[in-house]
Amino acid sequence: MNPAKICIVFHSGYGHTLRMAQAVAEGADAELLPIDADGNQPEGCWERLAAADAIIFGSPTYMGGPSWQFKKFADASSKVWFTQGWKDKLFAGFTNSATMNGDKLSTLHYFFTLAMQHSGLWVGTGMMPSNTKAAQRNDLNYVGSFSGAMAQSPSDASPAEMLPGDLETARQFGARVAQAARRLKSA
Ligand SMILES: Cc1cc2nc3c(=O)[nH]c(=O)nc-3n(C[C@H](O)[C@H](O)[C@H](O)COP(=O)(O)O)c2cc1C
Repeated sequence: MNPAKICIVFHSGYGHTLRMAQAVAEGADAELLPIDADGNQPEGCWERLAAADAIIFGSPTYMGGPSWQFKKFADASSKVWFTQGWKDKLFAGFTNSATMNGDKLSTLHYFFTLAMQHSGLWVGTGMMPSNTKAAQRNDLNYVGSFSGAMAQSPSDASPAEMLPGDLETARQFGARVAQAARRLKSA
């Protein structure tokens, strides 16, 4: 059993980031807290986040940043910020977009800044990129991110067509956050 509580708070417009969130959750043994199309959180979300040892943020990259629905959640978290209620929790983030680059790093940087405003501790992928001549698209961390997990889904691909390598990268990223949370909890 995982003694650390991990929550994934994320938005997905069309289901791709949802699949990624499910892969991260599988690796982290985490609870999914989906933000809906109106930018609202599920019942009990704030209580669950308050009790979490680690919070993982997720959003598609839309126009070079997180979706407005995620930003609505982030702005609402200012209430927690006033009391620094999430201080010293672990934070991490993931994103998915259509283009290989697509400015995904801007989304991860936004998540990082949000985590820092909450005085958290950031966990990256800790995964070497697959970037040799022999590299294959389904290798682990083919998209090549240290800051957080990235996936790329072609604009005409359904969520069911998301690449297994990106989903496995997301799963292993989740496992790393869980391992870090366990270590911190037992320290
Ligand atoms: C409003 C909007 C803006 C987008 N902006 C970007 C972008 O900046 N970079 C990119 O690579 N893809 C962009 N895309 C493509 C999405 O990131 C991609 O379709 C992604 O898989 C959607 O994830 P979702 O199914 O979880 O909503 C955009 C899509 C939409 C609808």
